[in-house]
Order: sequence, then C-alpha cells, then structure tokens
Amino acid sequence: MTYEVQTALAAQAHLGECPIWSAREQVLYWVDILAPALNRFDPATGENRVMAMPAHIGCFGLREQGGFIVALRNGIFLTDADGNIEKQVGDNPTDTSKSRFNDGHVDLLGNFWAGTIWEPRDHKGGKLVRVKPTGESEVMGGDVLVSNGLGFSPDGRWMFHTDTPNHILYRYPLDEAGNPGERETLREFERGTGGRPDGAAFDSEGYYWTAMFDGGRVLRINPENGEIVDEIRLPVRWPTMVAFGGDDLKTLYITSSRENRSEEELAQYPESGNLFAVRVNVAGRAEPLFRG
Ligand SMILES: O=C1O[C@H](CS(=O)(=O)O)[C@@H](O)[C@H](O)[C@H]1O
Repeated sequence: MTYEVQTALAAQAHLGECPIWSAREQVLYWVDILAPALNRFDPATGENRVMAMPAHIGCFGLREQGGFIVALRNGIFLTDADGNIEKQVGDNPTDTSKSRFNDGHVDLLGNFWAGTIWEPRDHKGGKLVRVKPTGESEVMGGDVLVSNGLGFSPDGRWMFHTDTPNHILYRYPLDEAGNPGERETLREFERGTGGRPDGAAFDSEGYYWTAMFDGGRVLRINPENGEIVDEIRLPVRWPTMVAFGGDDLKTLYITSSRENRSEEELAQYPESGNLFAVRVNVAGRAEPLFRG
C-alpha cells in the first residue's frame, strides 16, 4: 500500500515521543522529553499547547478521572489536567543522574508501565516499573539498555517490549492478573540502514506498529511470528513512536527526534523533530486509561 505522510505539526522538537490520542478530547498528547514538556495538539485547529515539566518526561498515561500520570526523570507523579504535579506514586529505581524514564503505556487493566534508559549504556541497566491504580509501584524486570516499545496486545495475552540499541523485540505472556511470564525474542532486526525498533502501538487486529529509529520508517509486524507485513516510509530518519488517532482511529501519528544530530544530518532531514500524520487502512484501538 502507498501512504501519504503529512506534517501534522512543524514542532522541531528536541526529542518528540509518546504520542497518545485522547478519544475523550479528540486531541493528541505528546512529549518533548528534553524540553521538557507535555504537549496537547488539536488537529482540528492546529493549536499546540505546551505544558512545561520540572524534569525530563519520558512518557505519560491519561487518567480515567482526568489529568495525567507522568514518568519524570526523578519519579512517577499524578498531575491535574494542566500538568501540575499533585502527588508522587513511584520512583526511578536506578541512579537518576544516569537514568531517566523513557517509553511507557497503560495496560488493559488500567496499570501504568514505564521503562528507563541506562544512559552510560555500559550494561543492561534499564528497568520496567508498574504503577497500580492503588498507587503502589513495583519494579517488574528490565534487563535492557533502553526500555522502549511497550505495548499490550488487544486480547490481553501479551506484553511487547523492545531494547532499541540491541535491535530486539521481546514479548512476554501475561497471566490473568496481567503479570508477565518468561520473555521470548520475537524478532531481532537486521543491523544496517533499516533502523531499530523504538516506540509502538497495537492496531485493532492485534498487529504491532513500530517506529524504526535511524531507519526512516514505520513497520507493521505480525504479532505471532515477528514478520514485517507493511511499511511506511517517512521524510525523517529518526522516528520515535506511533499512536492511532482521529475519530475513526485510522490516523497514525508519528513523533520524531533531532537529539544528537549533526548540522549535516539536520540539513539532510530538516523535518526531524516534527509530528507526522498518515491515514492507514486499519483502525487502532482506544488508549486504555490509568485507573488511579
Ligand atoms: O526512545 C528512545 O530511543 C532512542 C534510540 S537509541 O537508544 O539511541 O537506539 C534514543 O536515542 C532516544 O533518546 C529515546 O528516547
């Protein structure tokens, strides 16, 4: 299939990440990790509202009662609808001078999950944290350099997770309580020009769409065998994450990065850091809400 990728917002973000569609408000929230800021983009008006954050914001979830759960470098917090911090509900389990939160999602049971990057990248120090609606938080594993690509399959059976610099897509079986079992490697991506798996989202048919960082593309992946079944080429080389949005959930939004790029690279890919939108022929599914 051929896709028409459009610039939804010429954001020129440092490190755009975590697009999440709010079905309730019909807007896209997304973060610039390094700004640091949580953004509210309204595609109907083109307006983008910036809510400054007190520390690097890796990801967030939408709360059922309104407001957000945000994963900042120094911990996980509840906020009101304007992004004002109300209460801490979790820690960054590693040294916050060497680690920040990165990608995350809410699971089908209303728990919030967020993973960390181990910034020295000298061992797999990235961790995964789960915050329950009760406000209890726990470390649920990790063993990755850069925690990314978290996703929960629509049938509730699987948690997907990537380690971007290691080019690996893992999946974990989930039990009825939503606890992960032994992880297995679903796919190890080729090293070369195709990129590495970054942030992702499931569609309503259970396929997994991943942004390929440094590969300038988004892939649709078969969740049973890891095979690539479709590809969207992008005008930027460093896409970071995808989300389904729009009233029919058939618009795929894609964030991107300018972080650590040279002048030459930015001249070649001047749209780096922008937010993109592309119509696709399969719907996503409504983003679960954090029940706390
Ligand atoms: O999610 C992210 O992934 C990237 C990719 S990598 O770790 O460099 O392979 C990273 O640069 C970025 O900082 C991060 O948010």
